[in-house]
Amino acid sequence: MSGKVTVKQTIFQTGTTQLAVPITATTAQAVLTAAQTIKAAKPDVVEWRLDFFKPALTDHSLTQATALKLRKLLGKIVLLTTFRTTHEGGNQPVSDDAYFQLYDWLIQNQLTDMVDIELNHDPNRVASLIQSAHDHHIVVILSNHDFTATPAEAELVDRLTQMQDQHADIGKIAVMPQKPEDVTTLLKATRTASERLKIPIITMSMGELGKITRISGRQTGSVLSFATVGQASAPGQIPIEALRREMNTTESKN
Ligand SMILES: O=C1C[C@@](O)(C(=O)O)C[C@@H](O)[C@@H]1O
Repeated sequence: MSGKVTVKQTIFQTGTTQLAVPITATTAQAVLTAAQTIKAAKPDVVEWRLDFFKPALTDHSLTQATALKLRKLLGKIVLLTTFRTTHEGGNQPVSDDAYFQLYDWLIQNQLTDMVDIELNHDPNRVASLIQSAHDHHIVVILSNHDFTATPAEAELVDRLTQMQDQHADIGKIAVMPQKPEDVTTLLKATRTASERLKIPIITMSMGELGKITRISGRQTGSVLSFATVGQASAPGQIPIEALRREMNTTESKN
């Protein structure tokens, strides 16, 4: 049975699903405007998708000023910061060196509560980034995305296990279904991994076909679901109000 991770007042634990809303704005002003609107919808987590933010790799002082304003504005809402690489569905290219430098800088300056780091990088560099995040009391999600296919159940469980072995606080996997059976595969892997691992996990099957996996986390073992207020950051995300309705419906019928 997986453990529990607490960030501010938000608890990530199997059997509960918290809600995250991404910010996909490209400029500082638009990030803060989006954050105001998102805050009103009261998500548990706001994910700042830095790969959408144009100055992320070139203007550290603007990124820092925006992060500080964002944290202040969000108050008790957890800030998760993510730079998604283009291999895994991201929005601007980044070299491996720039990727690690950016995360290192974010962590050293304590500009976030949580970071999303991709599993598929040099394991030694990932390990030292995780160590540094932990030294700075920042919670680490290790993640993996496949925008074209859904690997077999054993492979999905194996990747989540690798995340635990690498000392992630939470493991996350997002995959694309090509047929309904792929959605079942993801759900089964979620169940198996959430029972077997010590860390909480986040899973989703993307696109229209996978929408059910964004609603069923409480029952199947995924601790966070990404919803929209405005623009989506991945296919299949559901508007937060609709997602809340669906999750409550599912819960009250059980
Ligand atoms: O990893 C994830 C999950 C996600 O890809 C989704 O499918 O909801 C959305 C991303 O913003 C986030 O970083």
